[in-house]
Amino acid sequence: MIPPGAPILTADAMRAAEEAAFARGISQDELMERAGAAVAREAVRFAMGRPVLVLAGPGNNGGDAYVVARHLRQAGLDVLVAASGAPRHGAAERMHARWEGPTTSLYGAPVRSVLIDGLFGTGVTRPLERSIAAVFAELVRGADFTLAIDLPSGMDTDSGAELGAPRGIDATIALGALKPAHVLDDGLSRCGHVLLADIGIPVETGWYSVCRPALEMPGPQSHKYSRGLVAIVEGAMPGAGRLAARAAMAGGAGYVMLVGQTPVGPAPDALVCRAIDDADDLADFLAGDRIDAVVLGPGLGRDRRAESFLRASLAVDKPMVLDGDALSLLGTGAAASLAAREAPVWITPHAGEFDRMFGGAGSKIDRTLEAAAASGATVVHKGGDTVIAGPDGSVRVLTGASPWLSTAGTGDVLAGILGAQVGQGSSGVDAAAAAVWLHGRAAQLAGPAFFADQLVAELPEAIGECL
Ligand SMILES: NC(=O)C1=CN([C@@H]2O[C@H](COP(=O)(O)OP(=O)(O)OC[C@H]3O[C@@H](n4cnc5c(N)ncnc54)[C@H](O)[C@@H]3O)[C@@H](O)[C@H]2O)[C@@H](O)CC1
Ligand SMILES: Nc1ncnc2c1ncn2[C@@H]1O[C@H](COP(=O)(O)OP(=O)(O)O)[C@@H](O)[C@H]1O
Ligand SMILES: [K+]
Repeated sequence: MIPPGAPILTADAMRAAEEAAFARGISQDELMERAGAAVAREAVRFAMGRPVLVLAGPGNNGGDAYVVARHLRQAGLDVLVAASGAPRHGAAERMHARWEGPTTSLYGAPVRSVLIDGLFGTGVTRPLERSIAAVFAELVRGADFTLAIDLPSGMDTDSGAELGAPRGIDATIALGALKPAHVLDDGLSRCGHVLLADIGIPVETGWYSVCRPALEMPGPQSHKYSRGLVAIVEGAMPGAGRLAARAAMAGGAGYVMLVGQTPVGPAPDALVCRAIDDADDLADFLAGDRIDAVVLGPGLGRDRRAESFLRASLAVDKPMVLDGDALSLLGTGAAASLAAREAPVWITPHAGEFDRMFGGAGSKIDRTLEAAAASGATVVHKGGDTVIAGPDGSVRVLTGASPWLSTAGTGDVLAGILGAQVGQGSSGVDAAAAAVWLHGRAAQLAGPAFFADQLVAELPEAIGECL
């Protein structure tokens, strides 16, 4: 669980925000006092009178740790600081000087019930020394409760890559803003519960964690065409297209049409099916005035017919959601094909599809942003963490979705929900974030061991929570 709707800053962006705060007259000491006080407020609650060991490193994270230690001691707790080297400059040095309680070396520090980790934060530039990582892991293992200041010590701020941080930390208090490490799978798996403390640093960013969307009720003037007509193009695996269509219907679209070969098997009676077998006919149909959004790819297949349907659809100037087989067909040419389009496009690749289309190096956020910039599409890069990026540099991240979503067909459902959002006029990363939230909430409501059809059944309740 990460705080929803919260800003996300890289280490560099956080430093820049801190500089901006200094320029406004806030001192470094003041920021560190606020950070330490915010962490101490939570730590007092968690400690419940038990003895506390505070780990303090040589940088500003250590500076925060000395402030926390001071507050906890003032609150009457038995506090011992274990230092990995005293801070030598600036505010951290001054906070160290103000610590009047007992201090010991990190090496040989005793296990205590409550552990506060202030060894390193966003300043980590290389893997922790093995000896530090080993002692730290041992102290975490022995503690009943561990709270990390800003970040668990030993992870890359911008990717969450592990640089020595152990598992077993119970909670992390992000200072000022979330960092990518708090929201990407690799980092979050070592953070425990993530809390966010506002320390009064003004934050300007286009990167946020996904939050519950505000959706609109239909009004007295609404009719089926005003609430979005979504065309779902089906193909070789008709079940996938039907699943996307049902998700678009339950996702609030006014009218959903399933287009393609004569649909076989059970479909809701309210689903309008249109048999089209020729690519030119498909293009004419999709270009029709009433169609607000097109979803193409779930179960499309990868044969020549699928290829011709994809090419014909891409030439149509309509908002479009591309998923599954459409993405495989685009392959390495995806960026060029999509950049040539005028109308907005959303693509919803899982990791395998994404790597085939874009490859790239760096954090999941960086790679997704690069793909969005190269293709002009809003990219919904799925997985345990879903990163959404727009060509304007906006980012939304959802982490902590139910792992039960890792079952066939749930991606088709997401494509349908997104089609409904787009058909109703939602745009850019907001449309994608709304769809990803509804999908994740439906999975929570479905509980364990659901299958994709059951996700569709939970959508009305998830939508009800957003009205
Ligand atoms: N940026 C902000 O807005 C604020 C930051 N604060 C704190 O400042 C922290 C960042 O402080 P710093 O930039 O001083 O960085 P850190 O305290 O995270 O660590 C920096 C020190 O660790 C050394 N170091 C880096 N990697 C190492 C490794 N693998 N092994 C051993 N030593 C290593 C560096 O050479 C440096 O001496 C934040 O995480 C947060 O806790 C707070 O004081 C409040 C405001
Ligand atoms: N371990 C997981 N934890 C949370 N969400 C997951 C996990 N695995 C997959 N998902 C989500 O489930 C959906 C799966 O989509 P996809 O891989 O396209 O499946 P399919 O093509 O079978 O429908 C995506 O929304 C993805 O984010
Ligand atoms: K830390």
